[in-house]
Amino acid sequence: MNDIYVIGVGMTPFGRHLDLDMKALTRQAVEAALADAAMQKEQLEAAFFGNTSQGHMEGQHMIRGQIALRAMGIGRIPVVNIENACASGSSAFALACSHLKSGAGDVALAVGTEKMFSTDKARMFSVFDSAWDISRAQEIRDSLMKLGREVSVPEGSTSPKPYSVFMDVYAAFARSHMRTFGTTQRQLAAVAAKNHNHSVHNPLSQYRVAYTIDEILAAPPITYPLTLPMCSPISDGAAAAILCTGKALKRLNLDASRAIRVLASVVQSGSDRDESDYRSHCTALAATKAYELAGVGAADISVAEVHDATAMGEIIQSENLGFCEFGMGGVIAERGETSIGGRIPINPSGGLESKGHPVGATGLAQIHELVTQLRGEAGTRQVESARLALAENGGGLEGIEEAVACITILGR
Ligand SMILES: CC(=O)CC(=O)SCCNC(=O)CCNC(=O)[C@H](O)C(C)(C)COP(=O)(O)OP(=O)(O)OC[C@H]1O[C@@H](n2cnc3c(N)ncnc32)[C@H](O)[C@@H]1OP(=O)(O)O
Repeated sequence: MNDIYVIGVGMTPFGRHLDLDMKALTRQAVEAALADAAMQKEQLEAAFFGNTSQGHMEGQHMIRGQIALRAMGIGRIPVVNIENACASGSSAFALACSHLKSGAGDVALAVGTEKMFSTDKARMFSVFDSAWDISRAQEIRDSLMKLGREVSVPEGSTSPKPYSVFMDVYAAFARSHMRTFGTTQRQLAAVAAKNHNHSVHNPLSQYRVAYTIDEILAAPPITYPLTLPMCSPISDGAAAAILCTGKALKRLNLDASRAIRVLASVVQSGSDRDESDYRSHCTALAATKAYELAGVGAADISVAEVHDATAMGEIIQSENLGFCEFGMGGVIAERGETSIGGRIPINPSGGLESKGHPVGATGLAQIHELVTQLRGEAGTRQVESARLALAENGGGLEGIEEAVACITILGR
């Protein structure tokens, strides 16, 4: 992987963009990435487009990438559409890397765009219902609910309003973790407070409101033990990255001092496993592979963007990534080790919980943040001396773990 670079990144602010369609959001992110790379759109040689829900929300089932890119004058290049649930953006990034590695071209665009917000909430939340094998829905639900057994759910700790089915999934993961390792609701709140406090410094974040741990605990309940600011919101947005080979860096006279090297890009599916076999979690296996490819270990990582679809997601994944022992994910957040300035800063962007989660764009927004950090251009949220960065982005659900695990390691 040593000869692949990210030369430009761009993203829209994440949030509710009822006034902007897919084409407009895509254009904003791609134009920002082109400007960042000091490149022209005519220099793009291939594009990989991540999106999940437009078929459901806008009736545009097919060729979404070609339609969005052609509207901004990008055509006559290979364009491939990628749907890999909430990991679609990182999957687009991985395919752009493979394309360049194969020698098929020297410059590739990875872009993810998603429009999710709707005033029709039931329809909006139903988008998530097919992010697992619907023919096994009952079986999967049953095995998930068993995970949360033996933890009593306090009265009034579930919202009467509709919400995404994934919040029940993460609540079951959380209750299982509480039962097995003694993780507390306060530790979940520490993760969420940390991420919301980071987002105050990110102008592209959907929410930029600081919270104390007690304020997170006192927020409206969604499904025990999750309260509202522990959950990722519904978001619209787009994010893009331009990748190139070392050869193109020289040929196109691009600014090598701002190029960030891709050390590993891994995509892996999950499989059935025993609940207590943590080491076989698909993210843990994908991380091992990525560390091997990059020739580094967890202790070498300076900063990470981790898939906190809820605060519980960050706890599980920080353990799978080897940033702490299994069971210690909540403890390290409570100790401040995952805050900016801590031992292993996680989600300096604000994470999905605060920056937002327009699912097809999320993985590329993680890359946007890490490239900004590695260049030393993150302003008041800069992680000091950031040299190696890791992004973890998960998608869908099969059995008791994600259907897709994507790990990217970048270096300066
Ligand atoms: C493997 C994987 O992990 C794959 C995945 O990624 S799965 C995750 C996919 N994404 C999801 O499932 C989405 C989850 N989110 C939800 O279900 C809902 O957004 C929610 C339950 C968190 C909130 O829904 P809701 O109760 O209808 O809240 P909503 O009406 O949007 O907002 C209420 C208020 O809270 C605010 N708010 C919403 N989310 C917020 C957040 N994360 N942080 C701070 N404030 C938030 C809103 O701005 C709003 O404020 P105002 O009243 O001042 O306008």
